[in-house]
Amino acid sequence: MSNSSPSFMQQLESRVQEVNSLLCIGLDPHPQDLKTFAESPNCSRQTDNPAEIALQFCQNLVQATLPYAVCYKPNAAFFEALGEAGHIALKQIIADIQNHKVPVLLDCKRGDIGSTATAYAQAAYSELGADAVTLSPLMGWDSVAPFVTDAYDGKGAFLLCKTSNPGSNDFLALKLLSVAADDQLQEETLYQQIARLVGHEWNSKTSNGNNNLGLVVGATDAVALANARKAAGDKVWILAPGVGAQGGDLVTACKAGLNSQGTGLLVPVSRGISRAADPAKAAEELRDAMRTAIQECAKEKDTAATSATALQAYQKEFIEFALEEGVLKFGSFVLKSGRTSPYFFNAGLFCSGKSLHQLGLAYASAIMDSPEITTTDPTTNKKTVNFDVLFGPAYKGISLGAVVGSALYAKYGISVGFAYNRKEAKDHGEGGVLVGAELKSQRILVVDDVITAGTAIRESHGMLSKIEGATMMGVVIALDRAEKRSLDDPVSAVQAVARDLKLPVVSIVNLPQLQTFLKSDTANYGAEILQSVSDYRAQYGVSD
Ligand SMILES: O=c1ccn([C@@H]2O[C@H](COP(=O)(O)O)[C@@H](O)[C@H]2O)c(=O)[nH]1
Repeated sequence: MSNSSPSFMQQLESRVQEVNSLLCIGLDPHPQDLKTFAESPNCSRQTDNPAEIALQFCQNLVQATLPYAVCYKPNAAFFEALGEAGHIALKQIIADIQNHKVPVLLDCKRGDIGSTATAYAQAAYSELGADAVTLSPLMGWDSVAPFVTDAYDGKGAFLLCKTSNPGSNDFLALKLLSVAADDQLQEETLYQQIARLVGHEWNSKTSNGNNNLGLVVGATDAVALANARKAAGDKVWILAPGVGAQGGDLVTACKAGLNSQGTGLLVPVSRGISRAADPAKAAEELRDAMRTAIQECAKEKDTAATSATALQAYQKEFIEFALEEGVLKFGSFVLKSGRTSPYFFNAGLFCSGKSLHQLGLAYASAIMDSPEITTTDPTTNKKTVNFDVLFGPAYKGISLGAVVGSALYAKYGISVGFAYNRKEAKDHGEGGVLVGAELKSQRILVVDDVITAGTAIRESHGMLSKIEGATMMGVVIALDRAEKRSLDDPVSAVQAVARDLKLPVVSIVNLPQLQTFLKSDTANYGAEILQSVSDYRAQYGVSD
């Protein structure tokens, strides 16, 4: 493929726009289907040759489903089983489909050492003319690379991640230990590791760093689909087989596997269409169900976004008193990152009895408002907190932990322990670096003001994980700036901590809520401040 030709993934994107569908039609000429087809009036060829019948079976399906298909997925097995004539039929159907300017994904699930993989790639791309293939990644990068090198610039490869069959749990769902960013051991399934590796490492090694790798995750396991999407990120295309004959639910699969833009998912259906009384109608219905699922996802996202930016009374009060105390300022501030920010937050200026009291109450409200760190009894509606001890990392966290603990008791009657660390170990008395409540076998919530690089929180996590039976339950902070760490790294410091430590990070307010506050009171704060905060968020803010 020349540099100017669109890659397979780009062709998918254009075709999704063109037909407003996510449907991939599987072309699987099962022997029993060929027998029925040969005897039906739909088969016009007078032949006993199963390969010729298979070709016409597929051609008829293509003809009937073209307006709904993003791409076609012939499975090599059914053609290979028909010998040399099957090979010719497969090559023919691939060319026929491409004549309609629709891409072809050959389902051949190859996986071998590099030199053999090179021959497989040649067979799939040069000999058969496929635009993309399915592969097993279990022999590693060198078994995948020959399919996505510059020699095959733009060809796509979908790697088996969590397949649709029940046996996929035998290996792909096994839990493995790996080392996370904070050097802690983390547990992850094999399929999540495949998804993460493809999304965050392998894709950038494909021809022109073009994102030429996708994943195969069965529509039969919505949890795995959602986990794989989360691990791989938004850019990776997921092929989700299993709708129809294998029992996967289309709408559930779409909701679990779509990316945040409502795309990135390809749903292949083979028998569910080929065995339908009217394949064209079946394809149209599937396409329509996908459109509905996409719309529902967008609506759910909007509702979530609206409630995420809506302001609770305690949040509005918090912003107001932070402004009164000079903790929050609007203007032009050059941050450590070099960015010029239209606002600045300095929690060190909460330095009066009154403001510390109010600050404690705001943290306590944020904690009680968070379903991630509280539990509500469904019968009494009474809330309890999911931690026993507040831990404030030195230095700022020490005073914060104290005022939050006191406010939780004063406002909600909830008394939890309080502990903190010293930066310098004491060499007299009880010694050590930890002070305050017992942490052994306790559930701990870490309190801090903001997360900039996340170092203090990661250090706390490291420290607490060495204490027998101690479990860190989450983090609560005052302000989440919700901005990308860098333009190449589209997650915020808070999202990175939550992702790496697999913990909820709750904030009293975040950047989108600050924007909501300004929108609600332009009379007081002026349209200019709102504009500069909105521009800053548009440039540096994280998407979610
Ligand atoms: O995990 C996987 C990977 C591939 N397949 C293939 O997809 C089709 C599914 O056919 P249906 O008739 O729609 O069930 C078939 O070619 C499989 O080999 C899969 O099902 N699951």
